[in-house]
Amino acid sequence: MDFPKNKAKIDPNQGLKGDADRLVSAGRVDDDAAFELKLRPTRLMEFIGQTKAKEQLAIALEAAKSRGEALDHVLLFGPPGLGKTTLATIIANELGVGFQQTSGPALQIQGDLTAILTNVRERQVLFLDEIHRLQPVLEEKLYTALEDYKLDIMIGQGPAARTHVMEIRPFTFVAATTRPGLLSSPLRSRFGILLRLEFYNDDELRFVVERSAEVLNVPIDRDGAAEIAMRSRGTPRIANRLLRRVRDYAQVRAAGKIDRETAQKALEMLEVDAHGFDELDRRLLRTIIEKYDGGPVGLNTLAAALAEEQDALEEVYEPFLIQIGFLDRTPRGRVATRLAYEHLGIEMPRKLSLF
Ligand SMILES: Nc1ncnc2c1ncn2[C@@H]1O[C@H](COP(=O)(O)OP(=O)(O)OP(=O)(O)O)[C@@H](O)[C@H]1O
Ligand SMILES: [Mg+2]
Repeated sequence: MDFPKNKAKIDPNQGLKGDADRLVSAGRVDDDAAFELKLRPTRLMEFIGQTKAKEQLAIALEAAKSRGEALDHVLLFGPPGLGKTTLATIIANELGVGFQQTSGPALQIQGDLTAILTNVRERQVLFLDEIHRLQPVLEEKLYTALEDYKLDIMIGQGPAARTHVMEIRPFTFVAATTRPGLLSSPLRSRFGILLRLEFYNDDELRFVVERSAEVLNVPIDRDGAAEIAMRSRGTPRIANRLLRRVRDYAQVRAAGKIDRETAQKALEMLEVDAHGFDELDRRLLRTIIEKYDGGPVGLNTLAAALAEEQDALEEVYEPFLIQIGFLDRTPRGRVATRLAYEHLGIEMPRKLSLF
């Protein structure tokens, strides 16, 4: 399909390849979109957890509002499904300004970016998702726009070409990335507010489940919500997805009400274990342990052995395994830890258990 050149292309469903059919994947899956929109908190007050990021943001919002200025540019970073897009929309709502969204891969040519920047309205929020995938030429163009609200435009070609400096309206740039390490330092330095999102703890996720159940009008008790929370890999997106599947099960088998037993049975049927691992996590750990003696094994070797993409492994699968201490990332490669051996019921070789 041909897109008009001067329109930003928005694809909210750009999940990572190879990840699409996985129930406990933190990445976006096609049928999440409509559902997520419905469950997305719209104000900072409703946004559960992330105390540090929320406090930092609340202060900056208050200060910008009282000065009547655009909020400083914001960089949101952290693993998928933790609420980066949600926070970006909340920022616009709290400021009471317009919100426009695009993404790194959607911007292909300079004209795309120029069109967006010349059309921004005063103080609005411009949200750029997956900024680590923005092309380098466009990144450089952004620098002056973000710093001085100016844009260099080339007019004409060859010897007759002139640059024209165009003023753009002051706006708030909010960018999100799962890979902050890939951003150049000049780009990073353009952001005044850096917000790191962390995995949620079980209590916070239980609140997420309870809140979503209320929105969806699903009867659930505290234990039922806790059971779903525990298996959600620290990720609200997964908590919501599991809730949806458990709801279906409850409707058919338990008169619609979700308690601990119903949740457990449903999740067992869906093969989501007590840590929220599915077959792929187990395969990943098992491969390191059985094929590579527990590691270290390089990322590319591991990706090839699993027939998965490197990026997907690094962005989506690994962060949680590392967070809960099942996997170590060392300079020589990935290593399975004692907890991983224990979880899989495999005895750890003596040479390793000395560490
Ligand atoms: N703090 C929160 N409180 C309640 N619900 C949340 C929270 N954070 C995220 N969610 C829920 O999780 C879903 C996924 O969040 P969101 O789309 O913002 O993640 P993301 O970090 O942008 O992910 P990606 O990296 O894949 O773009 C949202 O639709 C929302 O319903
Ligand atoms: Mg997002």
